[in-house]
Parts: sequence; structure tokens; C-alpha cells
Amino acid sequence: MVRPRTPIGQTARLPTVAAFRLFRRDPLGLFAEVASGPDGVARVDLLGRSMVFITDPDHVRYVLKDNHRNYDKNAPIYNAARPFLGEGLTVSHGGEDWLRRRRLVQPAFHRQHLPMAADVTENCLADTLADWRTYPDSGAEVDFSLEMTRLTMRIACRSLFGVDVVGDVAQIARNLDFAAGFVAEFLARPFPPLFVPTRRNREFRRAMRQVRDLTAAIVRSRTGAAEPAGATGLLSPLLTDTEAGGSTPGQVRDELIGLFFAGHETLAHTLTWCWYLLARNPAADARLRTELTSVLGGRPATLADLGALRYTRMVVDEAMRLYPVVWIMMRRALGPDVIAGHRIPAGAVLAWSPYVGNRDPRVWSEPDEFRPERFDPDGNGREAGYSRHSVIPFGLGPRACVGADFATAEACLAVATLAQEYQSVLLGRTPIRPEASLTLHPRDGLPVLLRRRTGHDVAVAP
Ligand code: HEM
Repeated sequence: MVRPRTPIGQTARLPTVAAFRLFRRDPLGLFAEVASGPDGVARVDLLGRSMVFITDPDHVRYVLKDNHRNYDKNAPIYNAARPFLGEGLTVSHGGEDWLRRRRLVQPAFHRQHLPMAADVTENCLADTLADWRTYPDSGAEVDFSLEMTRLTMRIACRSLFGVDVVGDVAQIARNLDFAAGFVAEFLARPFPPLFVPTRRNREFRRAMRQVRDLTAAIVRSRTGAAEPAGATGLLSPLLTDTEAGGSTPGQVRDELIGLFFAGHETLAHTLTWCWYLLARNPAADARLRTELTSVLGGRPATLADLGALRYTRMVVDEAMRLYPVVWIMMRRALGPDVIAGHRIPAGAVLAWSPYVGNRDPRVWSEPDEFRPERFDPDGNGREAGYSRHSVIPFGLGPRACVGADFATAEACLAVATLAQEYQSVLLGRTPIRPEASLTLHPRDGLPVLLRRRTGHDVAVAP
């Protein structure tokens, strides 16, 4: 346990060594410790610099939206991811560079392309179900986390590259997985530095070289070719920009790597958490099944069904509250500021954890409980403290997730289509400990017995 010790002004300060140890061992615990302080603001010396930890949703909203011009992403967590995600939009510091990239990428994620993304998702879900139907009806032991990674890689590959997860793309995905794990470890233990040729560092560099070479080859093969059927139209504007002398081929390559990672990893873990929570909460699972039977009656979900699949959406929202895959966020102050009466000097790094903020007992009753009703759009069961900004799984303000609408639709389609036909029994030890690395995911995957649903209440599609 780390106790706030020396007050600096009104800001609690945590001892450096203890904070670093806790960050390595239990980063979520470190944020929870800070949140339990008097006003949820604390100074922590971490990762070689002094950081200000905040927890209050109003302060987070202020930084991300109300005063966003004073903050950029030149902060340790994003800088640590740069050897991995290169110069892409996700880790761009901000300013003109970010704006140009955002304007290039954003149109591909406009709502008008949602039907296309939904089509890709529906086809990929059909493939997943076809795979699952080869399992015995009595149940198959699978790692659900891996199943969801396969699904979301299929979706990301088809929508970004217009190709299936075969050959090169599978290789990119494997290397990215390894590199993500490496970067997460490196963030918690940044020694020896990357330029030192240790075995792990060399492996990382080799994996990233392969990812870059393979992505560059895909970009080259698409140059001058028409946008492949089913793709969201992301590649064409990027390539046109390169021809016009805007982005370099290396930047386009990095953009695709970043989007592929941001798109498939976040969605895979979100779906895994949904499944875990449903398996642990039979009443919620039963209510979901009732909705699916009445709205879908056995056929797969489509974009047109999403309006009627209200409980499905509540399940996804509540899963993202309890397990926000982007569990840590940071910003650097460009100029001095004041937050909750605390002076924030220029250059200070602010950090917060949506995982901890989303479980604040001042906002949520029984915050650790899975209760999708909290998000009922009609207000039945909605929390008194609920506000639009108390849960922000996709961030807020100009740097909010570019893929938020797509990801929400894809998550709802996947939960509805898969949960209608399958249910699972958890096999590993519960409750599962979340691992807070680059994203929040179950530490040892999600081993389940995947069973095809039976019974007259479920009309199973042929
Ligand atoms: C459940 C799925 C997803 C979640 C929970 C999620 C969450 C987030 C969050 C919280 C941020 C803001 C980070 C910050 O402000 O520091 C973000 C940014 C971003 N996300 Fe997502 N995301 C998801 C899916 C996707 C998808 C499908 C894509 C695209 C294929 C995507 C692409 C991006 C990009 C490019 C940014 C950076 C935007 C910018 O800085 O302008 N994400 N995401």
C-alpha cells in the first residue's frame, strides 16, 4: 500500500520508488490508491518524470474537451509506443501534424460507411459461426480471447486492406501481438534501452521490421489499383496524399499498422469482457437471450436491427464501463493551468485511468457489479450520478476515437449474433485478473467451454 505522504501545495505526493514498484506490479492499484486520496489529485514521480494523477470525470472532461488546446499527447505512454506504432495518428503528439492525419483518415470512418463496415462484420461473423459449428454441440474447450482476436483480425484485414487473414497479414498480426507484449513490458521496465542488442530487443526489432516490410508491400500492391471491394476506402486517400507529396510511404505504412492494431485489439478485448461478464451473470444472459429471440428469431443480426437491440447495447456499454480496454490515458500541459485548485505547470504530464474512474463509488452504486440497466436509455435503473461524460470508453474531444461508431456497431453485431447461438461456461479461475498492459485484457486468456444453445426459446439458424 502506498500512502500519500508529503503534501505539495494541496497535491498529495507518492514516494517515487514505491510508486514505480506498484506501477510495475499493479498499475490499476496505483491509480486506485490515488483515487482514494482526498480530492483524487496526486503528484506521482513515475517513468522518470513527475506526473499529476487525476480521477474526477469533470477534470478528465476539462483536459480532453473544454481546454484541449492546452494539452497534447507528448507523454510517456504514447512515446513508448512509438517504436511500435511509428508516426501514426494514434500516437501523434498533436498540432498541425495530428490535424492533417486526422483529416485524411476521418472520412473513411464517416457514418455513411457504416453499412459497409457492418457488411464486413456480418460476413466475418458468419465465418466464425461456420468454424464454431464444426465443434461438438456438447461443447468445445476454447480460449475465447483468441477466438475474438481471430474474428477482429478478419474484420480489420478485410476493412482496412481488403484482404483475408492469410499469408502476409497473418504474419503481421503475429508480429504485432509479440511487439505489443514487448512494448507493454518495456514501459514497466525500460532497461536496457532499445538500442542495446539484447536477445529480446533484437527479436522486437526483427518483428517490427517484418511488420513494416509486409505492410509496405501491401501498400505498394494497392498503389494505382482500385479500392478492394468491402474495404472502407481508407487506403485511397492515403495513397493520393502520398502521390501529392503529403505523406511519405513510410507514414502511410505506419498509419495502417496503427489503425490495424487500434482497431482489432480493442474490439477483441471488449468482446472478450462482454462474454466473460455474461457467463458470470446468468440473469443478464437470460435477458439478452430474450431480446435476441424476440428481435432476431434465429437469424444473424444486421445493422438495421441495432436500434431494436437495446439490451445488447446496454451489455456492451456496461462491459466497457467495467473493463475499458484503454485503461490509461495521458496528456502533457503545453502551458500552465489550474485543476481543482492545483497549479499545473507547463510541461506537466497528467495521467488517469478510466478503469478506476469508471468504478468510482461516488458515481456508481455497487460499482463492481455488472448491471447493464445502468445504461437503459429510458432511465429505468439508470444511476443518479450517470452523466454522458462519466464513462468515455472512446475518449472525448477532438482526439476521441475515430472508429467509435464502427466499433460500437461491430461489438453489438458480434454480441447479438454469437450470443444468440452460443453460450459458455468459464473454465479457468474466477474472478479473472485483468492485465493492464498496452490494453486491458484477461491475464491468461479466457478459457471457456463453448456450447451451442439448445431449447425452444432459441431458434438456431441453420
Ligand atoms: C471497442 C473498440 C475501441 C475502443 C474502446 C477504442 C478506444 C479509443 C480511445 C479511448 C481513444 C482515445 C485515446 C486518447 O485520447 O488518448 C482512441 C483513439 C483512437 N482510436 Fe480507438 N477504440 C476502439 C476501436 C477503434 C477502431 C475500430 C479504430 C479504427 C480502425 C480505432 C482507431 C483509433 C484512432 C486512429 C485513434 C486516435 C485518434 C486521434 O488521436 O485523433 N479505434 N480509441
